[in-house]
Amino acid sequence: MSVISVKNVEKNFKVYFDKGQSLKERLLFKNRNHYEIRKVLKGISFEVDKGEALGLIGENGSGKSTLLKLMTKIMYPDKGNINIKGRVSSLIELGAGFHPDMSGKENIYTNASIFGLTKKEIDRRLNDIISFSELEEFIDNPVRTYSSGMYMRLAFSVAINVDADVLLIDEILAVGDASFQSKCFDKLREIKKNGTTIVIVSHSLGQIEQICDKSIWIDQGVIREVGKPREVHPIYMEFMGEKRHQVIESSKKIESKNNDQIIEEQAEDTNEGNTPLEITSINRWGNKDIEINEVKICDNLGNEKYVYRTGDLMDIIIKYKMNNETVNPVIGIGIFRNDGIHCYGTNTSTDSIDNVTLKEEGSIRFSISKNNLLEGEYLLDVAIHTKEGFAYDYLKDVKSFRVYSVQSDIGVTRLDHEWDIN
Ligand SMILES: Nc1ncnc2c1ncn2[C@@H]1O[C@H](COP(=O)(O)OP(=O)(O)OP(=O)(O)O)[C@@H](O)[C@H]1O
Repeated sequence: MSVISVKNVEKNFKVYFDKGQSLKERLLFKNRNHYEIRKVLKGISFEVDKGEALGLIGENGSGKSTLLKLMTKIMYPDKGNINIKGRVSSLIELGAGFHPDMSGKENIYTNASIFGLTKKEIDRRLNDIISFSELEEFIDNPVRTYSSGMYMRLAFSVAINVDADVLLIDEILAVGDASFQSKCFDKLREIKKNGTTIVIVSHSLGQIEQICDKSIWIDQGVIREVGKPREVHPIYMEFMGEKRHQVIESSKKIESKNNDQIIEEQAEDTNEGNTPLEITSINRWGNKDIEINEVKICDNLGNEKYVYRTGDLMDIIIKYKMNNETVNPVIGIGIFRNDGIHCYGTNTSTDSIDNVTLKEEGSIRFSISKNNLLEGEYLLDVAIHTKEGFAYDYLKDVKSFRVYSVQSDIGVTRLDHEWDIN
């Protein structure tokens, strides 16, 4: 039975332009349109059943909080309908609904009455609310003296004690300390079991996976994916990862363009205009008898990718050029997690591949049939060197990649294992 029904909801905001600070700007822009209409939600529809928990995910500004505010009726949609059956309780903005000069206890009364409880009902629950918040010592102090964590404890304790049929939570749980957070999650599981329907907005996919049956990914005001959290989150992570990768790559391009410009300027300064200067980087060394031209990390279809799942195939492709004849070069790779942990390293010599002969130009494929790394951000080193370790070309942190896991085991790598329980 659906308790929440959201149908074709659209929401627009007027965004006002600043006409400028100075008198000149104000005069110049006096005829400028004062605002534009920003479409924030562009036809959102979904249903949530009784006792179900839904997670709303999406990047900053995608419209999640707006949707939650429409559900609490703090604001109204421009088009579409939202129907919620029963009493709604919410934790939307930290401290919203609290009066700063009133004590914690007085605020419990005003806040709980907003959610529809009578004075008698609040009297009966007061001790439970205070004891859950663990704020006994401070409950008679004005809430303006509370820390953000204390605000959250009080707000959460009220919100879960008003016998709501629907509980709406916006990112608020992030404020509490770890032990209170885990207490909140236990409580959420309990009230969900008792039939409360929950909607949570969070950037912590782990938090959503702990409690939600369903996730909705909102992207620029539209629903991109709906489904089980562990099915939707990898797709979302992949999208976000690729997006982040593109940002990193384009900022690298700008940086290298700037470097080229500096080098050109230096060359002009030293009258060495026709001598191509070498870009030396602290991340690269070697005599370049063999030179690495390109490094790619590709998926099973040969597409260069940034995000992988634990267990996926990963191919590292190294393109090289021989500048001077060399004998028996050794090719190596190293994988580091972004906190510096050296996760894996090997080379052709360690793998007993002797007598490597390279052509004038060619490519080398290092194929990882099953990447067992666990969730995290990783950096790749690639090198070609002599057996004694003298580098022809060593590229440190040449590529980064991200791994996500749909299981929740922890550590650096998944060890192949079996359980045998009698
Ligand atoms: N009252 C408002 N007036 C004008 N624009 C608004 C208003 N409230 C939100 N917006 C805009 O609507 C868009 C969606 O905001 P919203 O807070 O819903 O996003 P969100 O997905 O919750 O983001 P975040 O993850 O950063 O909290 C943003 O571009 C925001 O600037």
